Amino acid sequence: MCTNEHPAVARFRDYLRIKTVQPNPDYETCSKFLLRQAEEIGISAKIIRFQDVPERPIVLMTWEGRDPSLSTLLLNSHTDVVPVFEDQWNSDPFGAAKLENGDIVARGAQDMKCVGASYLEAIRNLKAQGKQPLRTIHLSYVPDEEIGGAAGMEHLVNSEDFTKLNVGFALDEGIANPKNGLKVFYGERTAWWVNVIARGNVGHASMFIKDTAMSKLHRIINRFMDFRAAQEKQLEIGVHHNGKRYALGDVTSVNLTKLQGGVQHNVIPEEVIAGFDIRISPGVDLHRFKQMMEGFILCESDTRIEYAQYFDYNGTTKIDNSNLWWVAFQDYCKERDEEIEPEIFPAATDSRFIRAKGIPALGVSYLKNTPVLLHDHNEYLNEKIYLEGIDFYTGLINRLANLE
Ligand code: MET
Ligand SMILES: [Zn+2]
Ligand SMILES: [Zn+2]
Repeated sequence: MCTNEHPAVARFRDYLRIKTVQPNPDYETCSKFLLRQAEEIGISAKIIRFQDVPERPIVLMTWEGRDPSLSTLLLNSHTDVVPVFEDQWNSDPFGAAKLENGDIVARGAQDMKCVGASYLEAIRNLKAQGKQPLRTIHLSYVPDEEIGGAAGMEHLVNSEDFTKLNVGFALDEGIANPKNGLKVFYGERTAWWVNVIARGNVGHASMFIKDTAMSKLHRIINRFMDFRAAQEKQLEIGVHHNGKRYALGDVTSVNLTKLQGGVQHNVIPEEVIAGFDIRISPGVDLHRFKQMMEGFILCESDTRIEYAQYFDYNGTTKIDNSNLWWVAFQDYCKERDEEIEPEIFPAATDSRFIRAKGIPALGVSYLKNTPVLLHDHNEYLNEKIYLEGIDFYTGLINRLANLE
């Protein structure tokens, strides 16, 4: 192991080694780690445990500003990471090995422990510079983002604790960019996880039985797939008013991700289920989209739709001069010569809960010149970029927390 490693990198790797992996994240070790960091840095911290989910702790840190009456800056990150297919990794996903070129390999290196760790390093830097921000800064380390956030951010935003924070603006996660620009997300697609359940006639599988569960489901799946193909085409050919090509966030994706049913090859099953992951672009009217989907099953008797994940708010954060937080963010990036690409986040983040409360939020992870490896095998981040990111956040947080 390298002995003259930057202490910030060492702390990042320690954070990556904590196995906060779904479906059984080690939140207790993680909370202790974060509390210790806050203590070292010299900011207050507490664990929030909601009565119905005490094993889902939220760590909330606070650095009080010079004027606590002003609305505050929230730095949010989730502590959980998605599962791994260990045999597909070249090193232990929770070993945080550092390759010769400085790549740090670990689940969560991009999504999103790099961001949570950078916030802390930025605060550490600002404290060391003897600064105290004008506005109070809160840091939230929330569980369960990767499984929908019900016990995490959704719980937090609906709590009295949250109202008391008086949040004026929040930062949250972004995504890597293989190119030099920084992706900045001002909105996200709405994730619906849908189960279509079809029931039908049964009998011997050697015959032509009418209206079997499978034949109904087959037709329904085809309707979803036709819609999918049209959206995929839109992504290929779509162009915005300003001449920019469509990005993934500008169209709606549909993927058939689960199939369930059947008992034996020669028995027609009574019930079959198809699960879809649907990501709806913010431009789409959610009510009308739902009607369209219901249309897909309307003419098939004894079929129904169930929602495993549902959200009915798709508002975005303003990126114009009416939003002073955006203006400050943009000015800061300009001064740093940081090229930014404002986009709609293609997947879902905890920002949706924040935005639904009417609070502006931007998603940005300092992952430029980095391949997109979230949820993938051998997820990594180069230490040089990680350290650059700390510098970026130090200046950014200083700017935002001193917004008059
Ligand atoms: N962030 C995860 C995803 O986008 C989980 C979101 S839950 C709707 O898939
Ligand atoms: Zn994430
Ligand atoms: Zn994720």
